[in-house]
Amino acid sequence: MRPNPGGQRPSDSVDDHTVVLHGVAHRYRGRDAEVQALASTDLTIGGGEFVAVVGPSGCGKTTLLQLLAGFLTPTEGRITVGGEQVTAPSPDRGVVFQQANLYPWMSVRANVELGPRLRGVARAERRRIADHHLELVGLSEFAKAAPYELSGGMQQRCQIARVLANDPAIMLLDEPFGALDALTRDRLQDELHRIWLGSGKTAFFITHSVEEAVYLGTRVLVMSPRPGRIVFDEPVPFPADARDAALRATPEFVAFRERVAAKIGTG
Ligand SMILES: Nc1ncnc2c1ncn2[C@@H]1O[C@H](COP(=O)(O)OP(=O)(O)OP(=O)(O)O)[C@@H](O)[C@H]1O
Repeated sequence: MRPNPGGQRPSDSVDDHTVVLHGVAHRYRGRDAEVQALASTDLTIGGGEFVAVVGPSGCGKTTLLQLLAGFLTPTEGRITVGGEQVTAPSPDRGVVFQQANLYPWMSVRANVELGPRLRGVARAERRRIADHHLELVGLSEFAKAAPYELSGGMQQRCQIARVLANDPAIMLLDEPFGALDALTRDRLQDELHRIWLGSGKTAFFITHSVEEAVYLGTRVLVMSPRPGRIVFDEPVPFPADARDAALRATPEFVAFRERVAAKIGTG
């Protein structure tokens, strides 16, 4: 798959990783009442897009991600990837959580090797895969370290390497940088962008930060609560390969960011 700078798929392209939500809704059954976490939603995400999702707390962002991951089954509608219905989690849809959740008794390298190991990849090959991805996220020197020896940002890098080691076509990221300090967060945004740009993978990225959504996304969705629904869905009006610190100060960036921010809490 190739990077997709405009966030739009050419109309004649056929790829195997198009995600389609067909009238997908989700309702949780609470102790006393039901919660309509996601209203009936139709959505198509083309292979290679970077879809950034923002919205206030409780608007259904995580619910939507968990449905895409196959952790939850929609109470209405269905989700397909490349025409195949999602019925369970798959290594082809890698999930990056806000907390790294690395196995503390395993080294950094062993954590990254885990997916290939579980898939039965031979020892030398899985070592090669792990070392390649540790290098990609700048952690080569820490391959033998224990997770607790890493900073929060390094643990997130390790988690990203662990997901990438499964070579998922789709990365689902649930506020991966939400717990990091501002400097580390900026650095990891640039690293994630570089990795995504070179991979052609689809990214579905949840954040509370409008700035982060506009900086990373090729397309931004805004969700609104009660019931959770998409109230804004637009391509980001600058090329995917022109994301750097200078972009953040341009009038185009600021204007789009303000338009997205204005949508939050409306609808
Ligand atoms: N397991 C559950 N049981 C019952 N209700 C739930 C459950 N999980 C989420 N909800 C409710 O569904 C709605 C959407 O929650 P969700 O976690 O998807 O929102 P969110 O946009 O990801 O929020 P945040 O930004 O705070 O993480 C909320 O009203 C929440 O209380």
